Amino acid sequence: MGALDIENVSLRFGTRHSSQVVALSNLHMRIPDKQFAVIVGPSGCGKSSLLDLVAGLKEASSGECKVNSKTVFGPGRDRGMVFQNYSLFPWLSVQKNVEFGLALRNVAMRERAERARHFVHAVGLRGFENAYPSHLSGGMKQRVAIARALANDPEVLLMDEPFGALDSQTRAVMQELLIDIWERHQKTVLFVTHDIDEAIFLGDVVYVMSARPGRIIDTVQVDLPRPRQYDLVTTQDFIDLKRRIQKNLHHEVHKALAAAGAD
Ligand SMILES: Nc1ncnc2c1ncn2[C@@H]1O[C@H](COP(=O)(O)OP(=O)(O)OP(=O)(O)O)[C@@H](O)[C@H]1O
Repeated sequence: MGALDIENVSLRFGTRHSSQVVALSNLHMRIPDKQFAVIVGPSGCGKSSLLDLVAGLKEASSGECKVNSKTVFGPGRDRGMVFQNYSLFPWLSVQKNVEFGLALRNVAMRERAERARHFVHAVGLRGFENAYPSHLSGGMKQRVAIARALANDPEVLLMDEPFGALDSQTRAVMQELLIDIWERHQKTVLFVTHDIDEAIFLGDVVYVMSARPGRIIDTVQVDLPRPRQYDLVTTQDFIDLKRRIQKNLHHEVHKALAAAGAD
């Protein structure tokens, strides 16, 4: 089970005496168990901050995040995080990177080796168990990061622009891989992206955020059939969803740019 509740969450940076940045304002979201939810929004609207709050890496100024009705007070193994910059340990092999969280939890050596190997294979890296991150391409590093998150068997997977640094071909392959893994492992996913095609292709629902302070201004249900193939992007239903998201987002990006100019 991995239902996620974000209840009236606000996040301010700075003290009362210095100038404050209001990153998020009274944000409310309910993501049911096993849903693939995607967030799009203009740069600086608070998307990463929201993921950090759910991950327990930041503390809300007011409101709370809950996983299965339990309030988040810090990081926990019920949530796994995948970042754009991979954040692998360069001194550890692929296998040891994936085993890392299991070792921290004192999972027996043989079990963690088997579990890590299973997920290394699941992300298509069979044969690379002993390679080091510096010898891997960006797409391969991100596969390791996904395997590492899954090996801990989290209930919720938090993904912050995980494919943002990849070229478009690798990105498409990674999207298909992620969908395949998600269909097999049935996790709740909260995924942040700038790419509207990616958002619609992956998501059950796409939340569009406003310019800072971030709020949800549109909730777009993506009722496109699964499993999804890449030719979906040329269908009228896909194009209609894209047009709706683009229209809202375009307006917010202009607002964000105007605010940045005024800062
Ligand atoms: N530690 C901090 N102190 C002050 N302001 C901060 C801090 N961290 C983030 N901010 C501000 O809060 C806002 C939200 O930042 P966040 O990184 O969450 O946005 P984002 O939507 O993920 O941006 P991007 O899409 O560019 O990655 C931004 O305006 C940012 O400048």
